[in-house]
Amino acid sequence: MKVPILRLQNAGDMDLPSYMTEHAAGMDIPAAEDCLLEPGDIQVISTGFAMALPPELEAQIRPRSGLAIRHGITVVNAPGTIDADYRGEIKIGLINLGKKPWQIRRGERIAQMIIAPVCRIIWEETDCLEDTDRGDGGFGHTGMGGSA
Ligand SMILES: O=c1ccn([C@H]2C[C@H](O)[C@@H](COP(=O)(O)OP(=O)(O)OP(=O)(O)O)O2)c(=O)[nH]1
Ligand SMILES: [Mg+2]
Repeated sequence: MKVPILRLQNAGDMDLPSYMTEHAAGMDIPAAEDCLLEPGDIQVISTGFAMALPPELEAQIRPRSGLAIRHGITVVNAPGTIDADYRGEIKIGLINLGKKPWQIRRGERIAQMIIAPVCRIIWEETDCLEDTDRGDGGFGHTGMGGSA
């Protein structure tokens, strides 16, 4: 499926978000600006592009595992939600959960974007809900062990 993408002024000749392997689920997104993330910092980083998703799709901004697990650099609102009707610049909210400052350079791939289907519903208000085995048990209700 083709999706219109707009390169903004700050993107110049930067690479567009792209799939890095044949069956990658996410497109890696490069930063359009340098940014220094001190430990504990949250920064919103430009990507230099905007897009027009069709109404039946959303985009999710997720961390890159290597950055997150090795260095504590992760997406603070993961997964970030890009609505189909959003036409502004896609921005990436990063947080440094590590112990060292982390320098991001323009062009470095800082997060990934997954395109996903959207299901919208219509509420049907009711006085009672259909019974299930679980009922209202949650938050560890099924225990921690195996099935035995
Ligand atoms: O990581 C993100 C998350 C969101 N957005 C943009 C696209 C999205 O459509 C819009 C609103 O995001 P969201 O609904 O998550 O934020 P909100 O705090 O509810 O803002 P709003 O009141 O504008 O919906 O911000 C980004 O660029 N990056
Ligand atoms: Mg919102």
